[in-house]
Amino acid sequence: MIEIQAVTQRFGNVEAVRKVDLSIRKGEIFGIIGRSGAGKSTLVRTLNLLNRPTSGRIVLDGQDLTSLSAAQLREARRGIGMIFQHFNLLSSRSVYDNIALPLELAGKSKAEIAAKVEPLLELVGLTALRDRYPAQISGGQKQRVGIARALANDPKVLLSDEATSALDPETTRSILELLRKINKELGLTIVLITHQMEVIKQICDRVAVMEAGQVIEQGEVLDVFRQPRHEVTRALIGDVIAHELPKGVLARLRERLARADAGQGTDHLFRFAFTGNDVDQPHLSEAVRRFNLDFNILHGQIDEIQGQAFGSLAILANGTQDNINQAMQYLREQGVVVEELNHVI
Ligand SMILES: Nc1ncnc2c1ncn2[C@@H]1O[C@H](COP(=O)(O)OP(=O)(O)OP(=O)(O)O)[C@@H](O)[C@H]1O
Repeated sequence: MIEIQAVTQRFGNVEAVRKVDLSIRKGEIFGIIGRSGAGKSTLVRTLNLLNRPTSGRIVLDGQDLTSLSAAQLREARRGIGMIFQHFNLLSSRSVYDNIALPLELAGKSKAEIAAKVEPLLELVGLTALRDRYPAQISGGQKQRVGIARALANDPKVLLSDEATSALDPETTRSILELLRKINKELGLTIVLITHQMEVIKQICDRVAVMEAGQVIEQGEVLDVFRQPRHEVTRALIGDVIAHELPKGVLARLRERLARADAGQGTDHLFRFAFTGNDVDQPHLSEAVRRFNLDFNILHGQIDEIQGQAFGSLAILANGTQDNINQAMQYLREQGVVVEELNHVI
């Protein structure tokens, strides 16, 4: 439904996006993740031509946006809604009037506007707050206004640029649930950019990882979590674990790993990933027994990603290098995905 074809975006001599090809399917939630400066915002802004790519094409539902006249482009842009990290609401307008704004700009009558805005208020759970002003509502509520406003013109695609980055984890979850609900109920395609794997894990179907302006890895979210191929992806997944470890534990862990790195210890940090039936097998205790290791479990989690159970364990393993290697080989043979995280966390 959206084809990004060989898109390059240059600013002076900075190549913010380099020859990116991506294909986004109708009805999916597609995540684009990367570190700060990777080029995510620039890329997502080319999708509605807020940035006009230096070269390449953006094809939306068969229409090449880069070839449109200014008037045609204005029309095509109505099919693309966008939400932002800092909400971009007008402070002098009420919740209702913020949502009504795109409809006013499109020349709709008062009655048409009411017929559209009332159900949107309902959808995002803000009917009771319709007359409040942005300064009188919370961050999560502001983003709900942003979402309703983005939906006012019945877009085919919703672009989300770090829409939950300014929100606390609880509010983030509720906004992501709302996006999921809109995706399901309206069949709306969502392209979401974030620097947090948590966000990708929670709602995306597929993900592309960006680094230095390029897409370095992409796939189904579950596959990427099970078996990240690129160092940057591993680090972004490692962040999820680091984020959930208590600060003191993380600091001590980093010290131990630094000592091991300097040749003064035998600690290794691993992440094991399991799916489906692997979860009930005693592979870990068998590996510990057979290869005479100590395992210290630091973090464990079972999630549902795309409807499938996905378990991940962070383990500090201690033993001789030979035994560690053999144990990891054994675990891999049992279908466990094993990754060493020493340099990642
Ligand atoms: N208008 C601009 N003029 C010059 N350079 C720019 C412009 N916009 C972005 N860049 C540069 O392009 C690169 C990619 O920036 P971009 O904002 O797309 O990254 P990002 O992955 O979205 O990061 P962040 O999450 O920090 O916004 C950066 O090096 C940035 O400095």
